[in-house]
Amino acid sequence: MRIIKTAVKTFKYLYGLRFEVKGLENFKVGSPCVIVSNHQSILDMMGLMEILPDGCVQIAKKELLYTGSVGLVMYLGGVIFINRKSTSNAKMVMADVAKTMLSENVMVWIYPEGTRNGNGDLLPFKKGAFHLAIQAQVPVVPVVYSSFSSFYDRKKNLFTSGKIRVEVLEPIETKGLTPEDVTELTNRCYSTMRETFFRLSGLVNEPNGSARTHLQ
Ligand SMILES: CCCCCCCCCCCCCCCC(=O)SCCNC(=O)CCNC(=O)[C@H](O)C(C)(C)COP(=O)(O)OP(=O)(O)OC[C@H]1O[C@@H](n2cnc3c(N)ncnc32)[C@H](O)[C@@H]1OP(=O)(O)O
Ligand SMILES: CCCCCCCC/C=C\CCCCCCCC(=O)OC[C@@H](O)COP(=O)(O)O
Repeated sequence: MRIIKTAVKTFKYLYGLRFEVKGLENFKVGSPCVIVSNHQSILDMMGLMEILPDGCVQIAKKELLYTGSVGLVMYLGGVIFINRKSTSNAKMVMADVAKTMLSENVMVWIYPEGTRNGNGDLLPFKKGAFHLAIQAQVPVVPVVYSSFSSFYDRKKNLFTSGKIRVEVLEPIETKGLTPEDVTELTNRCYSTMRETFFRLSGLVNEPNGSARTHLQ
């Protein structure tokens, strides 16, 4: 993954992107943890590599394993593949991950929205990352990337250079939590990350839940 990280980090120069990072010290939990971040596009791979701590594996949809050499590189990089369409299968894989992360002292990076989302807001979170953290009794470390919409429009495939703000938030402890606490933990993480997303993106969080830029 170190090799991948170096390779992928160079893309930011190609795309004229700059990252402004805050809170890296929050990764120093001194033990395994589950890192959760918002997911906007393939460009997130650069954001991921920009701050990826050592000893951290990612959870990816298994379709990516069959994408030729990239799939092979991901496999060699230690990426864990899940079948999003089969909850029972995904649960089994994640239960194994809970054991492995403790025995091998690794962190796990998951995109709880479960899919790319360029709509300038966060999708409701899936619960797998939070079940995993509670099963392993390890902290959840939220990471938020500001909206790409100021420089990247997927529909028009428009791309200009830009700055991406990244913030690693305080770890959320799960010691003593049980599966009954998953929904509360998910919601707590969701609201903290959504608030941070709006702040970093210069968006106003409208009372009815929609978001608009200060400029409008
Ligand atoms: C130069 C070349 C370089 C090349 C190389 C570079 C890149 C090298 C880095 C690669 C990086 C890749 C990055 C890709 C990133 C993606 O591929 S993103 C898409 C894949 N990731 C995900 O989907 C993760 C998020 N999804 C989840 O965690 C979901 O919870 C799951 C586990 C998939 C299940 O999904 P679901 O069933 O659709 O939804 P969900 O509502 O969460 O669960 C349904 C029910 O099951 C329960 N449940 C869920 N999980 C569990 C569980 N583990 N235990 C018990 N119950 C559970 C829930 O509580 C819920 O029950 P209720 O509480 O409603 O009663
Ligand atoms: C503008 C496009 C090119 C930008 C290139 C930036 C650097 C990328 C470096 C290597 C490219 C290979 C990375 C393969 C991993 C792809 C991760 C990804 O974004 O998959 C989609 C998945 O999460 C969710 O799938 P859906 O949104 O549900 O379908």
